Amino acid sequence: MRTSIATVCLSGTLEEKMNACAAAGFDGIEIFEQDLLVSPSSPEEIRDLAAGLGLTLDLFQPFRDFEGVTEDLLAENLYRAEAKFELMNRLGTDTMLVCSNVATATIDDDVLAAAQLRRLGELAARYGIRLAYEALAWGRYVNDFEHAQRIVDLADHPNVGTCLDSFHILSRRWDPAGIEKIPAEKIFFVQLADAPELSMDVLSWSRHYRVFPGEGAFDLTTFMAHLVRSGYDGPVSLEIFNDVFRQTAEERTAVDAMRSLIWLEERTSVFLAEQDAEANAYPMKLATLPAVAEPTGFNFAEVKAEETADVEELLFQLGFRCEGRHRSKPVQLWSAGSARMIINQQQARGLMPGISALGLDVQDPLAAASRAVQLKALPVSRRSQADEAVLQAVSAPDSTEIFLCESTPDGIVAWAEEFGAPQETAAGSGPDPAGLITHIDHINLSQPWQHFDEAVLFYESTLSLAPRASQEVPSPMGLVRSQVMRNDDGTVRLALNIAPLALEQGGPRGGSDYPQHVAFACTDVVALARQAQQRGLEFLPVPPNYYEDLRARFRLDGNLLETLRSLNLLYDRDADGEFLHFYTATVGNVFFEVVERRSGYDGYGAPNAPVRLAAQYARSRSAGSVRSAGRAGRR
Ligand SMILES: O=C(O)c1ccc(O)c(O)c1
Ligand SMILES: [Mg+2]
Repeated sequence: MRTSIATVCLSGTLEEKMNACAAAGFDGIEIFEQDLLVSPSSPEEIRDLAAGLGLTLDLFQPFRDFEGVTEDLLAENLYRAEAKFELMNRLGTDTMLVCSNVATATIDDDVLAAAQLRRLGELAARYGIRLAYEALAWGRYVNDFEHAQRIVDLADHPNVGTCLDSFHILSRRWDPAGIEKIPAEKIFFVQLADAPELSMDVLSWSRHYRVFPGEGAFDLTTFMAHLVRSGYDGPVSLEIFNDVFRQTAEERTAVDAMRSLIWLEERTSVFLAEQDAEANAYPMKLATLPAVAEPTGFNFAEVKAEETADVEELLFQLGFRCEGRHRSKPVQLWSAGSARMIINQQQARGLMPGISALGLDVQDPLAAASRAVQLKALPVSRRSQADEAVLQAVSAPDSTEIFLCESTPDGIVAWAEEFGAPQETAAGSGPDPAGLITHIDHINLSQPWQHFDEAVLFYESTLSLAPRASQEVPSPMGLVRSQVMRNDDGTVRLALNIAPLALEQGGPRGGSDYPQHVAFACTDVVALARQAQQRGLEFLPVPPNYYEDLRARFRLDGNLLETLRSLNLLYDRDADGEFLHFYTATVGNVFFEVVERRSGYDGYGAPNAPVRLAAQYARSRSAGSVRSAGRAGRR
């Protein structure tokens, strides 16, 4: 599959955009006219730059409001077009996108529109240029790709063909199956865009909210399958108008874009192999990736910090014990049940405690890492001694390191042998007296708002975690969007939260400075909370108003309510079961949660999230802002 991307997707100058597209591995680009117009480079220089970067210039666009007009206006439009054809000859681009008329069309007549396009085709032919006619979803008379195709058929000129854009087709809910009926040689160009489900006028939706395939709600796999079956074998190009991508670093956006296409290509290939007997016979050849099963559990989570005493103390109070220090590095292993926590002081100068890595159990670490790297994840290199386990790891978009570990059904992990014997630490080393904690239930990672879609795509495409319906949680610092990514049986659950900006309010900075947490599952949260209380754990305080509301909502009996209140426990219930949980105070940028799931409760206590966020906010303000502490700590 030939990959391409429109320059309008990215921030920066035309030259910067082209460099980013080449670095991300695209075969070609669509030149958006505006980008050339404002560039100091001549068309010849852009042509040479593209050649030097190994990029083909697949399309020049857009040419607007051409057809369905009066004779006078047609003459104007042909004049305008000819100037662009000359420009395209200088650029060395042979395909021009012609959008269906949205503004100046006055005549609703397919025969006339076709005749006018034919005249444009005759003119284009003299310059060796092909016209790809695209039905914009908001075109005045032509807004349906099959309608555009009828006009192309009527125009009946070898230089007049069609441009298919998944946004215009799927946003209007036109059936993409019709693509299979278009002769392949008449499909001159294909653009792909995804979009979230929003109800708004289609033009605003298109100009501001398009996202890369896999980041929205459109079924692009089926769309692609129809395209492949049509026999089309030209460029498959991303055309994403998105307010955020236009202002974020272009190299990074280009990688996100490439990842989305590689993943779509794979899914299409798998889909066609399942559906069609002769899937390999289509002209378009689709690459695949190493298939990997979804991860089967958390192997560990890691907190990195210069000063680790606070984290050690929290873990001790929760019943973890220190299993020892690494034999060659300033790293400790703490465990409770099969929950393993690494405390890492390597390269941690000036760092507040924060989640820096997590390990996932996978069937085949090498295959999983290879898949992730083919999806443009950056491999992580950690120095290790010759006799130490070589761990596969990649960096997630928020720079959390994701380790791909050999599954350990027996609970024995090879790398743990590199740690010495259990020993006394500053906090002590008492074992969890009742063995209440069983495993890591979920990990909550905050994401910079501008990279949220990228993160969701990353975890889904590289690790086969599936997104659940997202939620919005009100907090004093803003509305926090929360997106759970998980495996099927719930043994791996990542909650991605958008970190509010919060600068104006003196809260923590967005991104990785925003508190993140690890939640541990336990068999008896009340007993564990009592033990932790005796060991001096600082709980996140829960306001009395919350318990008033609990009583009203759930008719909880007085004893239970009193127990919850005295231990700062939170409670939720759904059709399946009950959920009891508590949070520790935050140290640096990390805190812990302990949860007890009773009889099949599968959520995360969503109604309690605003209570937690408000309590953390209040605490960070009264304890002197986390922000200033964070700043000082980072220097
Ligand atoms: O929003 C637009 O005007 C516009 C322009 C060119 C395209 O290819 C497109 O899909 C939309
Ligand atoms: Mg388009």
